[in-house]
Amino acid sequence: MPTKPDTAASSAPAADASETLIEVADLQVHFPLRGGLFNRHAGAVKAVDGVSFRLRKGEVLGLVGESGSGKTTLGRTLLGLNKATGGSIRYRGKEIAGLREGELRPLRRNLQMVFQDPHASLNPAMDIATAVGHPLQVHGLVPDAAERRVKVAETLERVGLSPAELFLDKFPSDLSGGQKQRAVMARAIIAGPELLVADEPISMLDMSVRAKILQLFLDLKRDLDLTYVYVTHDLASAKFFCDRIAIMYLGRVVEIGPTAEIFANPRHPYTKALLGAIPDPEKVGVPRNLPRGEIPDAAQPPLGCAFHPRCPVAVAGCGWEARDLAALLDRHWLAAGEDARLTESALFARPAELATAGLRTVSLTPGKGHTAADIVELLGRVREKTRDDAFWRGVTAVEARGERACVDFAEGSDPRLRLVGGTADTVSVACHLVA
Ligand SMILES: Nc1ncnc2c1ncn2[C@@H]1O[C@H](COP(=O)(O)OP(=O)(O)OP(=O)(O)O)[C@@H](O)[C@H]1O
Repeated sequence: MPTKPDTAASSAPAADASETLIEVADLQVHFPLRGGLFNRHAGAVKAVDGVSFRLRKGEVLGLVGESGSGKTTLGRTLLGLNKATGGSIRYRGKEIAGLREGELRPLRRNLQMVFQDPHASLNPAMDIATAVGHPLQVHGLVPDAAERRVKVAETLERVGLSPAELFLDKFPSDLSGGQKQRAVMARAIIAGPELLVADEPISMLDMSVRAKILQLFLDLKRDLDLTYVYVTHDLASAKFFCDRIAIMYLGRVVEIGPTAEIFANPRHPYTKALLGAIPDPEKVGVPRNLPRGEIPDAAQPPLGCAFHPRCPVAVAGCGWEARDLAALLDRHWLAAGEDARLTESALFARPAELATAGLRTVSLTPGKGHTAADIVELLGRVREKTRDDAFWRGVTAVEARGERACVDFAEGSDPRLRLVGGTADTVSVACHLVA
């Protein structure tokens, strides 16, 4: 992906620091998990969990993170396509988080979405003139069909579907992927919106057209005074496209700041890991270097900092808990082999004791024929072999207490997003290690 062109850079000052378009405060979007017959509310997936930021008019804000970090849910919630379960979204000062569908409808003209899949975004049975003109019709902006066709033709020209006469009566199946996404963009801008949320708008397109579509977004922004939220897992395109970037992890923003500053001086360990994992175009096939493990279950997020189980530099106060011991033992057995797993796991009578979320002391029942001292001895050996693992920084005691073996963890806390750095490069980071 090329670096950001001058046209975009010159439009950056239009992002008037004093003019706020959207202000999000402590936003939460939790999806209830359906339990069984007798347990109807089995918790919730915390897709967005306490997000706050300000979107300035004229800027491009990137929401970046791995799959499941809550980017799409956040983008959709800004437009009322998902309901907020808590917190606030102010659009030009007006609260829109709790609005009903009927109250939201007039706002939809101003707040539009471009989805990832242009094929799915267009009704295959609707010609391009009707599809692109649809917002003008539903908002009653241009009731006359002939006038609407003229306006659609102008808009198609603007998005590069030119000459428009060639496209007006075509159907989506007649268009290439890039042309379809241009038609989707025409539909998104035709009613004169202020904000576009673009959710991975190029990820399903051929490599050859991706840069052109992003350039079109930038041209439209400059010409039509638009503001964008760009949802992506691809930092390379975010670098090209965004004025500011919010790095998301498990429903939280862990770092937010100007794109150049995030790339030049990443502060959060997760941001550093993501930047380190950007594929090098010179080295095709080199594995991505993301931190160990998967993104945890958003229904049962880790204690303290949600990133701590994967964080190479985590410290005592990051929120270590019983589940981290289970993960450590799994890593140990992966290295030690299947025989070691079989004999050593027999020391634990109830493996579920290692799986309980949120426990700062894990109390382990020895398996048949074993004692608490055997478990303590095993953990001592594992510690020797994994002494560099960040996990041990959080352990304050491993000892037998009566019949059981106990592991205590240091008290942890959840780092909140805090401002760091100077005024020009203002960055906020949620990490205990970043002061
Ligand atoms: N409608 C829903 N009902 C239940 N859970 C949902 C729903 N939508 C999203 N989730 C869950 O919320 C979490 C965040 O999902 P979301 O799609 O917002 O993440 P994302 O960062 O956009 O991921 P991706 O890049 O894969 O789209 C995930 O755990 C997901 O499974």
